[in-house]
Amino acid sequence: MARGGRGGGRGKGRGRGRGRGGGGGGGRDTRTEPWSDIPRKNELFESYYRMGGFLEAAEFEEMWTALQTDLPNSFRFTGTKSDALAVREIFKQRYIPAIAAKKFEGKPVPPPEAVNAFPDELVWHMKTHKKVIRRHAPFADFQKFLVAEAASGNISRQEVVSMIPPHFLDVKPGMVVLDMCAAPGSKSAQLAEMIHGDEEDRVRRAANGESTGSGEEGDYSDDGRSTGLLIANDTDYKRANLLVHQVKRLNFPNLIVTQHDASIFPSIELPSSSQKKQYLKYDRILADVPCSGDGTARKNPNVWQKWTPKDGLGLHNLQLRILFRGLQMLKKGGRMVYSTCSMNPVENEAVVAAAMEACGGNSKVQIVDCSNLLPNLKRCPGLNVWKVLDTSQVSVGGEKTAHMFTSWDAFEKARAKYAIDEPERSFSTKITPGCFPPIPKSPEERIPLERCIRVYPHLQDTGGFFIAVFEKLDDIKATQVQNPENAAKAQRSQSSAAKTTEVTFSTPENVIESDATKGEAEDNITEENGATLKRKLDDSEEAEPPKKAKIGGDSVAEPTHNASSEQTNSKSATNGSVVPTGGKELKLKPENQSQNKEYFEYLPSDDSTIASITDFFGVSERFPRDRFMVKNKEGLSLNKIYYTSELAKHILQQNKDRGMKFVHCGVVMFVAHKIKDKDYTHAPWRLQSEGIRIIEPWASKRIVNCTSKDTLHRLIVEMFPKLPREGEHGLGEVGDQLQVMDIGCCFVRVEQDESQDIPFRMVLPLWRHPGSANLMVDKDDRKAMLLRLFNEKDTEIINHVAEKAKADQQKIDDEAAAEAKEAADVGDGEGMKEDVAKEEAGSAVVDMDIDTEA
Ligand SMILES: C[S@@+](CC[C@H](N)C(=O)[O-])C[C@H]1O[C@@H](n2cnc3c(N)ncnc32)[C@H](O)[C@@H]1O
Repeated sequence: MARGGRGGGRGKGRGRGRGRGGGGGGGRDTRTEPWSDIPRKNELFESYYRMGGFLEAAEFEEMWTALQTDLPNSFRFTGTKSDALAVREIFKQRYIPAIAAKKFEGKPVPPPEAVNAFPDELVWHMKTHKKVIRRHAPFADFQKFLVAEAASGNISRQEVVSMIPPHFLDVKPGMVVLDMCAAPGSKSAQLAEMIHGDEEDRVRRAANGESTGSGEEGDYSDDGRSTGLLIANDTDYKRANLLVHQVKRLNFPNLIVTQHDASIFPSIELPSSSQKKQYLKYDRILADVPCSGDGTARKNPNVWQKWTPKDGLGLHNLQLRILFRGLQMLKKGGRMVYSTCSMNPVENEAVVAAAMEACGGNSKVQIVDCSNLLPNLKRCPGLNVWKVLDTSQVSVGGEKTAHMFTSWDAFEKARAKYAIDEPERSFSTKITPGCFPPIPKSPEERIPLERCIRVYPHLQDTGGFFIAVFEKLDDIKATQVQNPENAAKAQRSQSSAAKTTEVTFSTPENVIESDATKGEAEDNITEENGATLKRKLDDSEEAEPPKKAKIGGDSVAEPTHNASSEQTNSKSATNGSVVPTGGKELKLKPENQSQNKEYFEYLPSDDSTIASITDFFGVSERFPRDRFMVKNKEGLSLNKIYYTSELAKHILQQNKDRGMKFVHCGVVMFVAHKIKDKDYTHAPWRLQSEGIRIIEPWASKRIVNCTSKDTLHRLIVEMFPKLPREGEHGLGEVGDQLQVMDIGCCFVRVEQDESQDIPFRMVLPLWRHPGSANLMVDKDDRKAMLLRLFNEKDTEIINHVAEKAKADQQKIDDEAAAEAKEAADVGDGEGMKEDVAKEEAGSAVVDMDIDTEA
């Protein structure tokens, strides 16, 4: 991933998303009080997890205690493995011993520790509170390093549990991957790294005429480049923008960002030589769905302040539809991961079971046993038995009563009873049969929910998380799709034998009424055994045929559980977007591309501008010329030229007017410079840090090798150091090479060199000016490089042009002031002189802008 030349302008994605985009307890943190003042207490929340039978009593106490403590800070080293390991080494050697030697308030501070659930010590967490790290001098260096490396994209500050799902997806370079709910993009970044693999080494080998390796390690058949693709999607406009901002930093040409409702994600058309339309199917899909987020209670006070069972109940149906749509779009043999940061089975195992039923069961889709993956990850098995909690109220503002149901039957009975006894009492309309444990017809049909993965906070000091991994065994045809209600109806005979219970307790006092079903409870205690528990349905209910929606090429049967009349025309509101689930035909509305946020116009392979640029840099004929595009209508203005992978190009072109909302694709590779001076006309294009590593292996001209760390230091510290055509200069071997080079942009190559402590290879863009040279790297990135490579944190960056411009400006001001004074003394010419001074000052500023490219 580290394509930006290691510190060479990877963009400034400093924003961070919060919450789970679900609108539940784990939604955006909008608190005004300090977090420490917020009581970590919520009786309903606690009662549900305490009474729900999720954990043995002693373990529950451990879990609950952990949930009430602050979450350790965590981060991971990002980029290609070799680069990530190199930055990790700097961190380990420089900062760990320094921190281990420090004390805070007289006590030793535990240094950051590698999280051993993940391989290669690439994930770390630190239990010391952020406040201590930020405010106390001994940690300042470490903090500076974290901030600089996060800004450069070498470190991602991500929650430990959030890093798990991509590891279970088992992505290989060359795979086509969809991240259905991707914003703010931390998992997309992991997926992109996996698709990318060790592409850069392979491309260099390919460019040198060596073998690129075998297909077993992934598909690098595009001359060493990974043929894979990541589509990162989010329905929410603002979050999709945040996602674009984050993924732009990856400089990954095999990436498209879309903005669609994942539950009706459109089928993407592929170019086809036959009459029959071809649609994209995915090797891997991640559905990290919007959820109540109650597993984030350690960092999110909203959970303590606002948790209600309705959060999870309200999201179940949307989660189910997203998972089901994902399973439909998955290739046969493909793998899908469903994850939430909620511990609530209604959002987890219930969704998994309902989606599998809707697909046709174990013969179509199987839950993968992942015990051999991330073997050091401490985990608990998924649940086969759970209870559903709801609160009811008799009148608005009246006291709420909480009810815990073990089966759909118990819920139906209670509802029927209350309808007579207390007609004003209403229950959530979101409770459906699918919220309850499934009813297997036979042992073969039992869904092995224990293969799902529950990560609780106390296991390895993290947040709470849920993961289920699926493999698709067979195509899911719309006609084969079973409506879960049909499936459950078939269990009617078994259901009469099932014992059920409803437990209610008033809130907030949390008084438990053991006999809430008014006379029936004692006999009706369910055997809490996964295999024998039955989900029961109302006998009188007519099964509805599966609802069909046409999305592009796929006929989609919707897995809805419309058990109650209120739900038959359900609309799921998520983040303000309303998702229709009715039986209408849903087609992509053909739209003109102008309605997209971005234009993507590919240049013809014989485009004269591309020909002149590739000629200038001596780019091999093997580097594809037909993947360059511009992002403006009709490709009229050639200002920035982007590069994309071949598959990304095919998709953008084929779906141009099909109403797809593509909001980002492409890595900027060349930018036109605006200097009008005749000296520059032969070299009117700048290489960009973002795309430089993609093209550099194929270039044979304009290459400068920087072999000394001292020269590199000077190039980083000084902007526009003087470089006369002849004679003395202070730029070492780089200066020697540049003295004989024409004006224009070039590649500076710095190879990894252990003897000089250069930990990784770098490629940086440099502009050769008539009398100077300048790395096209901005000040922040220069500072990050100084810290990373030279452990220098306070070195000032000298900008010779800005200093000269400042001095010139001062001179102009002084002269203008003197003239003005003189004019005032003689009493005329004031306005004219002011204009002259402004004009001159203006020209100085223009010069500075031109030169200060980075
Ligand atoms: C848990 S967050 C995803 C976090 C993300 N995977 C990451 O690792 O950075 C859930 C996301 O789902 C998005 N979302 C909510 N409803 C959606 C829908 N119907 N389709 C697609 N995305 C949706 C939200 O905007 C939110 O960004």
